[in-house]
Amino acid sequence: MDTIYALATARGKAGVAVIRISGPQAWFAARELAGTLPEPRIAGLRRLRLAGEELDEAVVLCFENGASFTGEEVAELHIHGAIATVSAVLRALGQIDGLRLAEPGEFTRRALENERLDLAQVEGLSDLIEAETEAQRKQALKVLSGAVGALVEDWRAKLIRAGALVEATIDFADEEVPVDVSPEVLELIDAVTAGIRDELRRIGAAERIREGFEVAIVGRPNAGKSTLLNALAGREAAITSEVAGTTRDVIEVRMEIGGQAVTLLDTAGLRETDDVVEAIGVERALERARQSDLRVFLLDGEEVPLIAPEPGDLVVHGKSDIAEHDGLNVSGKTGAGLAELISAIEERLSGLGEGAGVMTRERHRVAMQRAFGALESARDEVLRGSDRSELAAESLRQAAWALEALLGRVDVENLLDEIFSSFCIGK
Ligand SMILES: Nc1nc2c(ncn2[C@@H]2O[C@H](COP(=O)(O)OP(=O)(O)OP(=O)(O)O)[C@@H](O)[C@H]2O)c(=O)[nH]1
Ligand SMILES: [K+]
Ligand SMILES: [Mg+2]
Repeated sequence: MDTIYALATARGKAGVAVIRISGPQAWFAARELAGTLPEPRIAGLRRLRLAGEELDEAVVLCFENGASFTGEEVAELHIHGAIATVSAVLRALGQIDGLRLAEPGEFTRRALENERLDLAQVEGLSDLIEAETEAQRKQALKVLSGAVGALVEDWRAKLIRAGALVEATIDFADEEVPVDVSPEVLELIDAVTAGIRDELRRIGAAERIREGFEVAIVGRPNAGKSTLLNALAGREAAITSEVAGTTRDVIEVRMEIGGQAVTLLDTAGLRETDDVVEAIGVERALERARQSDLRVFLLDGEEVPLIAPEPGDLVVHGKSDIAEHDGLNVSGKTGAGLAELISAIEERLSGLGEGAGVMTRERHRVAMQRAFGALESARDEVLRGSDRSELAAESLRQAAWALEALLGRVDVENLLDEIFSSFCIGK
């Protein structure tokens, strides 16, 4: 096993930069530079030198084999975060025999191989590094701390118990089975099936938290949609004018509302039109509005939108500086009512995000669907009687296998490259 090293903190000037070394030679390499090492897990101040050349003054931190992030022997050099200092120390490490620069995600990959993290936790770590909003941070931390593993372990234990009960009846197939195990087996299968069904239902909300919610502003031409988008975004993202039909393309602005990642969409004013280009814009507006998680209908006076708001959509009266109506009133021009609008959006989104469980991505959905299908077969076989026990046992094994794959315990190789492609060097 190679000993690998890399800068673990971001590139560029900083107060402190951390270089991580992991593998059988990690302490040896750190000792080459630092002379002596502090006790494991105790920080020690050391001068780093190589071949008589002074490199930096650093805090050195060592972790024992089996008690580190990667599961291997690890040393961390906390050095001054100058670009030249980082380069000098990395260069010095490269001169030590048996050391090489880590590949992207390689530290985490070793943590997975050494079972310090399961595959879902690796995904959680990747999400945590990417997290930009409070909701994303909390969700990623929950996954990183092993919430998926805990849930799956519970399901797996039930399936193993069910499998053992079914297997016990196989030998009795031709005779009278002493006790009928099927009620308990069915109960176990149903408990897991219900748990999976529930998580499948909640995965959409978790995906929205990860990827962000789409909120579309829709309404008639000149209602003031683009002016409102600019006011919410705090910049002139969209062109506004007194000409009806100004906006044609869908304009996207990424922002955070109430701790949630949101893509706010400005769309073409909805009306019947003979203008070919505007008509394409109206088509796009309708399409994106349909796909959005939330629609904000901006009304101007007594106008009626081309499509009707649905339950859950927000209806807002614009240009409140000219006239006010019953309900929520805003003015993109003066900023009046914007805070209320943001709270209303926030409330809707927190409602949509509330249902999130611990499964967060398509890979989890696929694995759960596979397990779900196998459990349905197992249930059928159990109901058909004890002479079908072998088939029931096989289906239960398949369900358990699908759940193990979710944690990366089996069938993992083909997934790793894709998952680690989002990691960079030093992670
Ligand atoms: N008084 C007042 N005028 C506004 C307000 N918001 C927009 N306007 C004016 O209304 C006109 C249309 O504004 P836009 O923001 O371009 O309207 P839009 O809905 O994006 O229009 P289209 O893209 O053509 O569908 C412009 O002249 C704006 O200055 C507002 O809150 N108060
Ligand atoms: K306009
Ligand atoms: Mg517009």
